[in-house]
Amino acid sequence: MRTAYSVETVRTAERELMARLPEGALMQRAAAGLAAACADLLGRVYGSRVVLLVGSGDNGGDALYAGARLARRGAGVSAVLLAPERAHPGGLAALRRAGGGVAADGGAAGRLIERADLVVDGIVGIGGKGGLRPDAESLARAAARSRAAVVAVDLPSGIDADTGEVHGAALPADLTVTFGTHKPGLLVDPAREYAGSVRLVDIGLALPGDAAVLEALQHADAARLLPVPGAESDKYRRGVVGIAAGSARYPGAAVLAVSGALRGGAGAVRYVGPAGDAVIARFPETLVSDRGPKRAGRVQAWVVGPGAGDDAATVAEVVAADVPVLIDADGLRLVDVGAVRARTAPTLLTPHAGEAAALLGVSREEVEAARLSSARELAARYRATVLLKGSTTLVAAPDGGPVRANATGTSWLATAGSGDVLSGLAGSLLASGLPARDAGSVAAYLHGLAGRHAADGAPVGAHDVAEALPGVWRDVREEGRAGV
Ligand SMILES: NC(=O)C1=CN([C@@H]2O[C@H](COP(=O)(O)OP(=O)(O)OC[C@H]3O[C@@H](n4cnc5c(N)ncnc54)[C@H](OP(=O)(O)O)[C@@H]3O)[C@@H](O)[C@H]2O)[C@@H](O)CC1
Ligand SMILES: Nc1ncnc2c1ncn2[C@@H]1O[C@H](COP(=O)(O)OP(=O)(O)O)[C@@H](O)[C@H]1O
Ligand SMILES: [K+]
Repeated sequence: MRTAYSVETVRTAERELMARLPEGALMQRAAAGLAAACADLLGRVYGSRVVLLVGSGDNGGDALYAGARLARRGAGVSAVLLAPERAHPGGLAALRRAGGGVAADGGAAGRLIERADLVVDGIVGIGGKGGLRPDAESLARAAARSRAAVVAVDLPSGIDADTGEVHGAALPADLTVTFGTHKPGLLVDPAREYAGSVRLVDIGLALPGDAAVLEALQHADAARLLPVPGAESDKYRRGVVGIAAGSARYPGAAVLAVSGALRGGAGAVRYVGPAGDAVIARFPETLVSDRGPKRAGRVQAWVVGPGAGDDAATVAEVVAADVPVLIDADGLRLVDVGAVRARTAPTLLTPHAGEAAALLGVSREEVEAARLSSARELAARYRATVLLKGSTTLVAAPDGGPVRANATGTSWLATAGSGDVLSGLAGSLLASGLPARDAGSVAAYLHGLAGRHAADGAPVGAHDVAEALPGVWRDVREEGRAGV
């Protein structure tokens, strides 16, 4: 599991560790990890041209000490100091001793950046507030124009470490070298996009497990959660998932939700609604009923909403059931918030940003700019687990606890019906007994990987994603066991 901690928790752990170490030791650990990552990226350090963008805090100190290490290995290293009188004195002295220089003025800085192989962004780290200031912004623009690779120190400068929000300008990186732990902003869009790939350097921080604010599953975590039938299993013990979806206008949504549900671990899929013929034609193994959710027979979890049109009565009937319920798409528009809050069995809501915006009474852009707080706010309002879809999918539970972030997906998943496959898959995992947070996050994890495998760089339809699920499930189990 990758975990992310708030700046406040990082600061506390940092203070405790610093009290036990000689002065400066922590920054040396950070700088050593940073220099090693830069060297790996450069391939050949000797003769390379490196520019350090140095702010007035310790983030700049890390950059200066790492620059000194690269200079000792033969790189030509120049520092651009944003506030020369406040630049880290020890770091600056180390750089000078190692043969590094300092840009004389803005013009020189621009020319250095233009010719650089590598720009190290040490403008600001966890001490940052708001977007970049104008002087930093012009350096960021120069770095973006140059062909140099950009390595961010701890965080891309300008992003909000705790929320993943970006208020103003920020400097996009190819690689972010972060210290001690991930920060939430590295795992949540829009900030995540600025980070490029992320390398975590262990500097010995001791972080309390229960204080994590964000988690991201990895193969081993997903593998542990995947339901696997035992010798004594039968189809009912594995769980039956009910799908109340589709309409005369949108029969395909029913077919796609069933396609996800059949690949999600439940022993049987029951379909209720007007698209029974279309479902049976494609998936003859589905148990089809036209008698409404209440009289369809027992299920261990329901999915309601994909392609449901205006069928509010079915949504209300499903929400009244005393089993876990996943509400998606039209169901989110039709459902009564009071009825959801009154439920005692788990509820999982799966909106995309537009649907979440409608539920919160804000614009889509506002949700996209503040994904973490939007997911948490919705979870609190509906007293339900919320899976907010998008480039990073977030799963927030109503009782607080770490939000799960998923980044296995690909933008090829932005194709009609792929959300229906996800809802069937997550519903199936709910039926097999996973708690809502696990069902949602494992479903997003597998669905994202299936999107990647199916697309492999080319457009795909939602049914391709569903068909890729068994292969992905297999890979996750095998690689998870192998500790990948
Ligand atoms: N935690 C750990 O365990 C370890 C932490 N380490 C490192 O320390 C870093 C934190 O250092 P830090 O506390 O000195 O703050 P930092 O990020 O350099 O920023 C403060 C300065 O930035 C300025 N500034 C603010 N906002 C700005 C903006 N938008 N745009 C431009 N400038 C802005 C602000 O200026 P002021 O507001 O005072 O004018 C202030 O001077 C951390 O990220 C990691 O790299 C490692 O060395 C070892 C282990
Ligand atoms: N840019 C993107 N990157 C990664 N995944 C995406 C992106 N855009 C959409 N997705 C994923 O694709 C699916 C789309 O679901 P949804 O918006 O409900 O579509 P539909 O209603 O057509 O089924 C979600 O799982 C979402 O997370
Ligand atoms: K930085």
